[in-house]
Amino acid sequence: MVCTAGPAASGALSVMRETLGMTMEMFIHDETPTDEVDRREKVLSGLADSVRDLVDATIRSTVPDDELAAVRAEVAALAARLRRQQLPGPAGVHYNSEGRSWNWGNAVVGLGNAVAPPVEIVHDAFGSAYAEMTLGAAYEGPPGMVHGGVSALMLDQIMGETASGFKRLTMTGTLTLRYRRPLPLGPVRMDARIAGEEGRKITVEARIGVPGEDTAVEATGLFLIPRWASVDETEQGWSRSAEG
Ligand SMILES: CCCCCCCC/C=C\CCCCCCCC(=O)SCCNC(=O)CCNC(=O)[C@H](O)C(C)(C)COP(=O)(O)OP(=O)(O)OC[C@H]1O[C@@H](n2cnc3c(N)ncnc32)[C@H](O)[C@@H]1OP(=O)(O)O
Repeated sequence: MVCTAGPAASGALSVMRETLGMTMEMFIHDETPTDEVDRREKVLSGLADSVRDLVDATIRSTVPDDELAAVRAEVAALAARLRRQQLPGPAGVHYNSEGRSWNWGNAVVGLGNAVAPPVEIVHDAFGSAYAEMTLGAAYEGPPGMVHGGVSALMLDQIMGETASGFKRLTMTGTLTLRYRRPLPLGPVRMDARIAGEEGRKITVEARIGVPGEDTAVEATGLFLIPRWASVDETEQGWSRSAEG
């Protein structure tokens, strides 16, 4: 199941706009029809996949210096082509009235972001979520191991989505991590669940590790519904839709 934002969020969104100005303008009500969004997403994510491969190939390449320089010139020419038409700023979070949302620039799940693995997070109806992905050479910290900040980044995303449930806006207040053992680069799995709720405070617990092996990093987070976003839940309409 993939979570998406629904149309009735506009009331809450206008609260955000009034409160945070430009920052929350990043939640964009965008009436691009879903089929057009799907088509664009497919093409853009294909390009991002190739750029991701380019990042990995760059890190690991051992070709001679003159070949590196030649590739650099070609890559610069490609970037110039993409810059012929650009957004004025980051990609933001978009949603349409059909309940489709897209956040192609997100650092963890953004399908248009070659810096993101990207992670596909699967949510259940009971406040739990998991994700399986492969973290390659671009995410290295200690030799051959996942960077501790990358683990924190991945966990923050799955925990934030779990706290939000796509029905309310939550922000990370406090994130506590215990690095129990090094996490090798390669296939990893994350799990998260809501451990408690009290007013605007949602506690989430999560872990990341090699699939089927002991936890490498465990996390507890306090996620807050900001005072300014704390509106009547019945006015909120961020919904989930099954997309496979
Ligand atoms: C409506 C529908 C819309 C739905 C939209 C859904 C979209 C979903 C999409 C996708 C899911 C999300 C996926 C994203 C994942 C990534 C998450 C991130 O990386 S978030 C970026 C990093 N975090 C920040 O930048 C926060 C910066 N801090 C703040 O903005 C504020 O400090 C905030 C909101 C955290 C708190 O501000 P206050 O004004 O609401 O808080 P006060 O009213 O003062 O406190 C309330 C209670 O909370 C405690 N508190 C406040 N801040 C705390 C903190 N940082 N840690 C622990 N406790 C804190 C206080 O002591 C107080 O507790 P007492 O009621 O007295 O017991």
